[in-house]
Amino acid sequence: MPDTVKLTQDKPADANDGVYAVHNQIPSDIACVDDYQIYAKQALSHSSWEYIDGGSADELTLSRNRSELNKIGLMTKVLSVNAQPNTHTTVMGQALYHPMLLGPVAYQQLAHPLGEVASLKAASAQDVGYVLSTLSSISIEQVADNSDGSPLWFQLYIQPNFNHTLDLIRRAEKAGFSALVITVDAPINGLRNREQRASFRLPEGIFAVNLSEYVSASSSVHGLAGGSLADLLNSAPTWDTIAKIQQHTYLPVIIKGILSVDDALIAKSLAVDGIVVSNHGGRVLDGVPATIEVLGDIRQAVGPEMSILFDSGIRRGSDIFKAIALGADAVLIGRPIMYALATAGPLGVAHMLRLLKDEFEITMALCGCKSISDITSDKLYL
Ligand SMILES: Cc1cc2nc3c(=O)[nH]c(=O)nc-3n(C[C@H](O)[C@H](O)[C@H](O)COP(=O)(O)O)c2cc1C
Ligand SMILES: CCCCCCC(=O)C(=O)O
Repeated sequence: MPDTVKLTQDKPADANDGVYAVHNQIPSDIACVDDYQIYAKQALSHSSWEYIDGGSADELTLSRNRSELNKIGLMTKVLSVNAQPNTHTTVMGQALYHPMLLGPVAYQQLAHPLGEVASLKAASAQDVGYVLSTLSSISIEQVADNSDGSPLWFQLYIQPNFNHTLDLIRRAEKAGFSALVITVDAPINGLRNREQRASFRLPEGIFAVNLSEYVSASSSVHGLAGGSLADLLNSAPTWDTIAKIQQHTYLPVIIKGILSVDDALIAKSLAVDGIVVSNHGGRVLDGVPATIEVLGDIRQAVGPEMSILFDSGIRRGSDIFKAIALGADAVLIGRPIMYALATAGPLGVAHMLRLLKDEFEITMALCGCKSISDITSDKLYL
């Protein structure tokens, strides 16, 4: 960890806005990602907690993401691995030391004053790739300045004005990002009842800085252009918008938020470089299936060549193993970034990633997998 980063900042006695990590070191009773969730609830303000931790409506999909992963068993293979498993892989030609990246998560200064710079530095320290949200609280350029060569991708929320979308893409290209992850599953916000009950508003000073030239970024909860449902839907992107973007960038394009075979096949027909099988962590349309339920069919439909990333519900190294066994090339981590940032800043994120890496390697070894290509569905107990 470069020493230019102060690892954590103490929470002032009178602070209750949840923007300071409370621990200067990793609490000794944190042994897994879920333990970070418990600490984060104490560290964050109630409304930030509800925004970060919550899902949409009755949270059926949020809990289904976990319960369906938990239903999948593993099968041991004994006496077959006697060296540390090799976790190296490539996605769209980009080398990953581990089949995981930190996913795009907005407004990370809600959890720590160093926000996205803190999580990026932690990811780099653990040789883990990073996806920056359009709605980051620190700018594209400033985050990129802190990159040290691990894969750095930009998540794009398509803007109502296409010139603004193009400007974001140019900025990401110029700053050195190496892929564009276009999120398509949230043209409008989900019914976030927990946020509503807690009257969640972005605190003063935290806003979608990348959009401030285009809209009054602090004027709405999410920094996207405000407006009625009709206004938002009238400017919602379509597959034609994706095709148009492909003509305007040299970056590989990944579509985030695919749940059905039909949509995966449309993405394939457009020759996009990859998809993320995602339900946005159960934060948009409640009632859709868990991502692990649809992953296998999507892989079978698109064939072995297309890059598939996976997210929603990853909390254990064994979850990463299950996703790969069912067809993912790598996974994205969502809420755990914020849980770990809120608990212990960049140190917490680095530790959280270390826990996942260790769990993943242990799972590989005990299931008889020496390398990523050994992780196949016959290693699962279904
Ligand atoms: C607080 C928060 C903010 C998020 N912001 C974005 C975002 O800006 N762009 C995006 O594509 N996904 C966003 N997501 C969704 C994540 O990228 C990811 O799909 C989801 O969190 C995965 O589920 P998990 O939290 O169970 O790991 C956000 C998720 C959370 C929890
Ligand atoms: C209209 C969609 C707003 C999404 C805001 C950020 C995000 O993706 C999330 O909170 O989830």
